[in-house]
Amino acid sequence: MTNLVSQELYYRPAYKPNQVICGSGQTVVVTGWTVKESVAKHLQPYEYAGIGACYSPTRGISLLIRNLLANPVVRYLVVLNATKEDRNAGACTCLLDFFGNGFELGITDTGKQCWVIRSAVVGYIDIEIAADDLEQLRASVECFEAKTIAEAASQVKQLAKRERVEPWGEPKTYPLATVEPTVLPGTRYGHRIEGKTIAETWVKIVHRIKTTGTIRPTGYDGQWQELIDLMAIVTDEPEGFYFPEPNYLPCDRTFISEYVSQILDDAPTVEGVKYTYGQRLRSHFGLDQVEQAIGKLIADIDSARVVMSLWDVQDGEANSSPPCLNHIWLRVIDNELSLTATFRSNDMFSAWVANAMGLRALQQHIRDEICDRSKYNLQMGPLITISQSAHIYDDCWENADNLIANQYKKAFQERDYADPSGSFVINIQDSEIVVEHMTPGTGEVVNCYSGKSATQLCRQIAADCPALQVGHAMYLGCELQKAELALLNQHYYTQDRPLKIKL
Ligand SMILES: O=c1ccn([C@H]2C[C@H](O)[C@@H](COP(=O)(O)O)O2)c(=O)[nH]1
Repeated sequence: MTNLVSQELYYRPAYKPNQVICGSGQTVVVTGWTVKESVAKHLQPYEYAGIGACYSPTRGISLLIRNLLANPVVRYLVVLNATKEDRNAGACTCLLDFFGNGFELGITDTGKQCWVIRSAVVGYIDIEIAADDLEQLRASVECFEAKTIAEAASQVKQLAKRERVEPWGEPKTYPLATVEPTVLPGTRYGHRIEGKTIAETWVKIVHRIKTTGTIRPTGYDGQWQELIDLMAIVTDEPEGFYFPEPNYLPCDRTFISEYVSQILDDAPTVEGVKYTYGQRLRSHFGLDQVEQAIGKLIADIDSARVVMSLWDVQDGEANSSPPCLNHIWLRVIDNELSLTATFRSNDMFSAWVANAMGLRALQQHIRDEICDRSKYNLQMGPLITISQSAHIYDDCWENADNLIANQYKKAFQERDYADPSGSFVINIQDSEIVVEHMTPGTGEVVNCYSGKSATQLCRQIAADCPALQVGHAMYLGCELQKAELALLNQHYYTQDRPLKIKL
């Protein structure tokens, strides 16, 4: 049958064509969060037009609708709304609501005009698409919901038996607004970002990637802005999580309570559902790695061997869907339990906050279990994530810019002025600038510099203390220059005070 069908009848996605399995039928299958291949394997290409995922109601539905409008040959839509992830994301429900309830004029999070789907789930369609065309699409495409892979496959087979109908109109495409960010120069490999809470750290991460990340093609028909090896250190996330008011994070408490169980708890393997991190940790390798880690630390609290692995060497093989979170390492230092997690690939705008909260819940669980079962009364140490490809997808650039405009200044000011590299006291003594370097806590003097030239002193201090915080180093440069001017012109110099002219 397939050989008889001319290539012209094949579904041609105008957007993200490599993310869709194409056939020559009249039904598009939207698989939500279920792996599309697990549906495709039950079907023949003449039975469907296209099979593809839809993860997000604000980012995915609009592209899908553009593709449907470009392919009026499609007369049926089967929406597989099967998994917990689908319930959490709401994209399938929202898509069904577009066909069932329609849409109205509204605005996006970034304040742009758009069509908002009439649904309990927030979902957007680009304003560039004409409302009449959307109405015609709703009237011309029949929509079905399936709850299992088998149900979806059998529905598609039923529809394929129907007589082929004419396309409902002419193919239409619409302009797609794109934004090309300006990229500032910056280090390519290895970045350190620290914040007190996950929320604060996230704003700083988004700012760093958006300003200095390299623009590269993604594996998903688009672009992303990327930094390599970004280490984020969250020092003081409170138990139960900090959610800002109003909440500018890409997830809320309800989502996180569901998500935490995907990291903490084992889950049975289900066809079409990607691994869960809980399953990799608790059972995939034939033992419970979380229990093993707790046991190891109780037996040797100073151990540097407490590793949990999520990467399976089989993940390197084709056709698998390899986990993004690969490695977790625990360490107790000064009675504090720190957790370091390594991701091979991390969507820093949409996924990192949930990833970080899930890991923080795991860290809390391990701390609590150690305290319950042993003599150790550990404190929560920092949560550290190392994201090897730390990226922001192009369809989030505008939201990212908005976040930076609204939140970055505040997040930046939240830094405390106690540089762990120490502090410096500057005086003028015997016609020389004298700089004492002191420890941050008790103020013990650890080094002393003297000279007449601010530039020389700056060079020496920079060479000796390369980890000084940027703001601190700039402050020191200004103070030293003031001291040099005072020395030259015989003015009075007092650190942190304006120069006083000698009359
Ligand atoms: O816990 C997760 C799971 C997925 N991703 C993101 C990273 C990538 O953007 C994408 C996975 O794509 P692949 O690298 O698997 O193709 O999802 C995360 O950030 N965190």
